[in-house]
Amino acid sequence: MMQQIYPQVVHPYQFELNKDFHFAAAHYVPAEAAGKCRQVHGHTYFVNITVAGDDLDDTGFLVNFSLLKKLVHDRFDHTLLNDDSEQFDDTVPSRFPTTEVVAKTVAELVQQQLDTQPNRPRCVQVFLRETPTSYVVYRPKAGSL
Ligand SMILES: Nc1nc2c(c(=O)[nH]1)N=C([C@H](O)[C@H](O)COP(=O)(O)OP(=O)(O)OP(=O)(O)O)CN2
Ligand SMILES: [Zn+2]
Repeated sequence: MMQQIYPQVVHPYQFELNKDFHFAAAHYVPAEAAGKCRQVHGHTYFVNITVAGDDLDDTGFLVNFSLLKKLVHDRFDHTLLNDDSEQFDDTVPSRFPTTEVVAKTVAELVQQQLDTQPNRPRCVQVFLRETPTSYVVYRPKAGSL
């Protein structure tokens, strides 16, 4: 079910890994233009995280696959995203929990973790599917996270 082909990201690194997982969460988009999405509703979000780098850690990993899932799944699964005031803000459009903003947030959380590793891998893409027909791809600009 998660074995789908994702968009490819161009990067200069020798290694690339991808981790798929999903989480269930509720949200609402607090803007008139969001229409029915202004009401609280839920999704099963499907996530694909792409990490790249030239150097491996002492275990021969770029980053442990399970760590990537834990970081995001443990934080957002079975939550109301709007309640996470560290990441989202109902008064600032660029921080509403839209698919775009959630994808960017996932990339930032992942990169913060990667920055603690001596081999310094990069999160180069986050693919976030909100519904069977809607998804966002977020690609951090080099050096932006
Ligand atoms: N650019 C964005 N547009 C919309 C977002 C968003 O995050 N970014 N979100 C929503 C809603 O939250 C909704 O969950 C998804 O909307 P939509 O794809 O329209 O959902 P449907 O299941 O109704 O889609 P159909 O393909 O028409 O069945 C809305 N827009
Ligand atoms: Zn929604």
